[in-house]
Amino acid sequence: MNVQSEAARVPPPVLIAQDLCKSYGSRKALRGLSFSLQAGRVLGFLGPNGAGKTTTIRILTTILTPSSGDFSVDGISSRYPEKIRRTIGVLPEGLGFPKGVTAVEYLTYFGQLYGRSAAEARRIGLAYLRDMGLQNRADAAIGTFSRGMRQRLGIARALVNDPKVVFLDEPTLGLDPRGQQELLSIILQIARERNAGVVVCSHLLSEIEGICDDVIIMNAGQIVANGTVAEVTGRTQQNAVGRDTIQLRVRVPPGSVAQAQQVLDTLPNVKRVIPTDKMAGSLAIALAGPGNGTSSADHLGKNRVLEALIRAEIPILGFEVEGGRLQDVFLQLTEGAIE
Ligand SMILES: Nc1ncnc2c1ncn2[C@@H]1O[C@H](COP(=O)(O)OP(=O)(O)OP(=O)(O)O)[C@@H](O)[C@H]1O
Repeated sequence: MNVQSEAARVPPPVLIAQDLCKSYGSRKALRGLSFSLQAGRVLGFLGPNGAGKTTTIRILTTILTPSSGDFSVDGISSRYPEKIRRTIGVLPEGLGFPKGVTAVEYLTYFGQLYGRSAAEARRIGLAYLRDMGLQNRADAAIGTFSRGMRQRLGIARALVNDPKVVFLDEPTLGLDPRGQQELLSIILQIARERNAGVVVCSHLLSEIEGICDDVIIMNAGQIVANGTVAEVTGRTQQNAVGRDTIQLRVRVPPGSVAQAQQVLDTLPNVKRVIPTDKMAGSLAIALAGPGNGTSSADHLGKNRVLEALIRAEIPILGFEVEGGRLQDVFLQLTEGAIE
């Protein structure tokens, strides 16, 4: 397989941002943002308050113009915002709805805005309501909808023009755990079944971690991490503890902490064991290893720790690779963030 035909099989990204900058007066909100997203993938867009997420999303959805830089959606340049608007779908945070209108009337209206006949817009609206699990509420007034139902209706609205890229701002905010779960699987479906690129802004890192393929972490107007979730968490773990160390957290019954320390101290790949909270039975363990978090040597090293504890018949109540979670990476990379 030559390089050219290999490259020909990878379609161009559906969203490309190049060196986007935005200033509000003398305040630089974005300082040169470049990234891309492939169709069918979910991108988590993260950052502390004031990092520049809203500004970026507003630019990409053509509400704001950048001070410099450009972007494209499905090959359409940002020089043509009208055309871009026809290829994107947006669920803004805190979207308001007309209370007296029914769900299907609402979607029919938006379908017509995109040039469909009333009958066609209604047919498609009903299909989207079915996809969102709202088929039984099609003729109910939106005012009677729960927050989770309104969010699903908002997503249906964002899909009426069959967009290539969908932007979802805090889609699960204020939803109960079941509502959150349902919405997350809807987001995955949008990417996988409709082959759209999906950008999700959220502060709930554990849910982002569960559904995102890629992640961007912003801080003070710049991208500080960009890659697949595994790449971002793995790379940062390496930076945190050094190339040759893996950091683990293990929890055992408080009465077994001393014994666990003794057992682990004898293992050749263990550099040090520190009981961090004797009352809770927590131990921090530094392991020697390649430390990229994904090699088989790394995995074996972690297994040895578990194996030694199991052989000594010490109950393992918790086991975690430090720095291996998005939450750890986020905190590490956005340390000292203002606002
Ligand atoms: N209209 C505006 N005028 C002046 N400064 C602004 C304006 N909008 C945003 N900013 C500033 O630009 C920076 C980025 O703001 P932005 O709202 O994009 O951040 P964010 O990451 O979305 O934050 P949050 O998570 O709080 O929504 C902040 O310093 C903010 O104060």
